[in-house]
Amino acid sequence: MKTIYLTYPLPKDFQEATPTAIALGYFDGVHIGHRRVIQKAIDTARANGWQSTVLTFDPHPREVLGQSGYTRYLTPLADKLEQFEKMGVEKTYVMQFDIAFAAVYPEDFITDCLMPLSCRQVVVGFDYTFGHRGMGTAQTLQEMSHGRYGVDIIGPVNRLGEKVSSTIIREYLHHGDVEQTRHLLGRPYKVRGTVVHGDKRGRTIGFPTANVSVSAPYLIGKNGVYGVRFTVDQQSYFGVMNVGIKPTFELEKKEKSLEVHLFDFSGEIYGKDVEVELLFYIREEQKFAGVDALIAQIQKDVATAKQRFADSF
Ligand SMILES: Cc1cc2nc3c(=O)[nH]c(=O)nc-3n(C[C@H](O)[C@H](O)[C@H](O)COP(=O)(O)O)c2cc1C
Ligand SMILES: Nc1ncnc2c1ncn2[C@@H]1O[C@H](COP(=O)(O)OP(=O)(O)O)[C@@H](O)[C@H]1O
Repeated sequence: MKTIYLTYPLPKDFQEATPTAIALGYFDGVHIGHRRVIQKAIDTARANGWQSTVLTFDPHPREVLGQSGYTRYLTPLADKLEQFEKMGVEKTYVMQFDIAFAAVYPEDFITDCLMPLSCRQVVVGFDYTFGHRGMGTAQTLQEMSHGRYGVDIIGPVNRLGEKVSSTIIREYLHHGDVEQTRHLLGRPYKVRGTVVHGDKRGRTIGFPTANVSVSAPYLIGKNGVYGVRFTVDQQSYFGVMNVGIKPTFELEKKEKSLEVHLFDFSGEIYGKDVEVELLFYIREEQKFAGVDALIAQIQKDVATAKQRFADSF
């Protein structure tokens, strides 16, 4: 997949040579609702001999406009691009979202962006809005097309009677419900990072842990212990991950850490790039009276996790 970074306005002579079907959206999470929109663009492009493309934005409009809620992402840009590529999207345009772009009127967006991208079909979700104060809607795209492109509007994708949305997935993560998250994403929630040195306490208590420093601002949900799949050097292992501040040790730094104890593994992985998929939540992080109580609990966590892996993974 090709990725093209754009800023608004596009260069005067910018004109995409091949006609495109464009899935338009922010798409944080690339969840099952987003996938419908993107798949429609892929199918339309294939049927017509056009290029399948996504037009997305970075960073999130809320982050730029100073509204609360978006400094952390389900799929930071690199992960979003990975998901598009896996789906078979041929080209992604990443429009830099800044104050100037936020002020663009819908008709200007159409003339100055969609037209230079040779848009023949644009696909959006039914409640999509764009342009100055979100004035542009799916209907606006239709009204302003004047026969230049078609518009596909994808209806709501629901699960358990609720519209699938990035917001709802974020709430599930805040509650540690990575299993619901998995259903709504269509894949386990995954974070990427690098293994860094910790305090070397892990091995002394019999549970060495790979400390993962995340590579991008992921939304890490509820503190506590998770069952995870961990991938390093193309090899996957099951394990247990603690997310939190390790209250038992009353550390000066109250930073959230992610540490994974891997099953059936002994090796040196400092500095390696890794992926962690969050598969289920086991319990909340606790402050124990001493190290022995912590060790006893971790032994139970390991047993619980191994049972769950044996049952369903
Ligand atoms: C499965 C698991 C569960 C854990 N649960 C807790 C906990 O509830 N409370 C806590 O203070 N630390 C908990 N820890 C963190 C340990 O305190 C931590 O692994 C140890 O301090 C090693 O730190 P280090 O990697 O920086 O050396 C847990 C660790 C693991 C692997
Ligand atoms: N089963 C295992 N799970 C996690 N890390 C392991 C395991 N076996 C060996 N290691 C290695 O040991 C390191 C963790 O040891 P630990 O004493 O917890 O040190 P640190 O505090 O630096 O994480 C890991 O980063 C990894 O290189």
